[in-house]
Amino acid sequence: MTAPAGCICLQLRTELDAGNHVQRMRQNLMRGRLGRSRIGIVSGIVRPTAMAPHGEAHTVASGDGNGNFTSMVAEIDPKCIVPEEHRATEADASSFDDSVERSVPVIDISALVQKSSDESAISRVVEQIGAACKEWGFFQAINHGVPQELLDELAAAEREFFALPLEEKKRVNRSITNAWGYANDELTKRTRDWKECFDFGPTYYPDLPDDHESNLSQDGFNQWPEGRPKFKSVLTRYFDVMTGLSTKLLEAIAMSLGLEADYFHQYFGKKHSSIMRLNFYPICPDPTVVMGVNRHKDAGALTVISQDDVGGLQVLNGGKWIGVKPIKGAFVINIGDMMQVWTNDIYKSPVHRVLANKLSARYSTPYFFNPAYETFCAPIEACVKPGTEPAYQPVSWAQYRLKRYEGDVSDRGEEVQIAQYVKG
Ligand SMILES: O=C(O)CCC(=O)C(=O)O
Ligand SMILES: [Fe+2]
Repeated sequence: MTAPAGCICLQLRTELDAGNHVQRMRQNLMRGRLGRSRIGIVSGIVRPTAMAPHGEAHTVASGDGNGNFTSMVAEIDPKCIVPEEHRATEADASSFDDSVERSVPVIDISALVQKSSDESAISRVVEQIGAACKEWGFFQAINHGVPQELLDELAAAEREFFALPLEEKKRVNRSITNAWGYANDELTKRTRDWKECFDFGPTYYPDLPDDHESNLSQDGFNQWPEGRPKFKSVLTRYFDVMTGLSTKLLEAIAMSLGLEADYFHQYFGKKHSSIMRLNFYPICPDPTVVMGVNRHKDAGALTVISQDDVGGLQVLNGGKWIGVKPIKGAFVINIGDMMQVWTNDIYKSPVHRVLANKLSARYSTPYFFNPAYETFCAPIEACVKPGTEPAYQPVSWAQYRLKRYEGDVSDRGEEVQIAQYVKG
């Protein structure tokens, strides 16, 4: 399916924002289509010997679904080279082993998801979630009720997709005007990630075609690889399960702040703008100079990640990079920038990254639970200390997401960060 000439998002933005800043942003994005800047490489970096002389090619390995690769990575695009001060050192690259003294909390959430009648059991889960959000912004959830068979089906679908020939994946390539689909050139903090990904969002009216106007959001519309109905059905089923689980987690977070459980529901509902992403991190010839995903904070409310057993996801805590150890069947949860704003910094969106790996490819599946695009996020009154000012001005989620996507898809200068919304 081809994207209809980029007009749809413009039209939609016009409706949502009455031709204001966001529309101009979209137009800028479209202008930026003429080619990615090559100026982004910070001087003083060490160039890997494997770099292509022309410095442009990026050969991404394709898997056959069993961890074997149909092509090996031959070159590192200079755009992937992380500035020296943000690379993994030998010490922090090994921080996901058991010798680390502190680790991301693991929380049994069965009482929460089973709607236990034992209120004290629910309170204990809520308390642990609140403490984890405060100290880490991360936790792992076990006994979450999502069947292992669904996780296995998801893992198989993901491996099968990334094993497809590059031309086939490119048929559903995302673009400046449609954020949904395949990409192997995502930027994080102006550095190209060592990964391939596939993104999709909610289909508001599943009986209508994906590109029907009723199914469009500011992100565009879903694109699915042709002739692979199982891929779509497994992913959409998983998406719905993630929406349900995220809603419960958000209820726990609300309760941990002393709010009504359903406090955040008003911002989500049927028109939530969540994103599901399949990530494939190919084997990398030189993980000392590149990252699977460069350091970043997630933009939305919360993220629920399923990861395989390879490891490499790290969170910055107490000035140290700490690995999030893979636990079979567990979900890794982290909060995002909108939660930081709502809670007025009580829960901070954590900086995290994914290491590249020389020996094993890695697969992960984050589900980014995001509010509806009409949402303006502002500090919740109950989270602001009496007699003090809220730390943030209201943030238009639509604009924030759009600006972040601009940074993901093309190098147009500094990516938007939540610190820019601090009241000053
Ligand atoms: O691959 C992972 O475990 C996490 C990826 C991530 O942080 C992201 O896509 O925002
Ligand atoms: Fe992330």
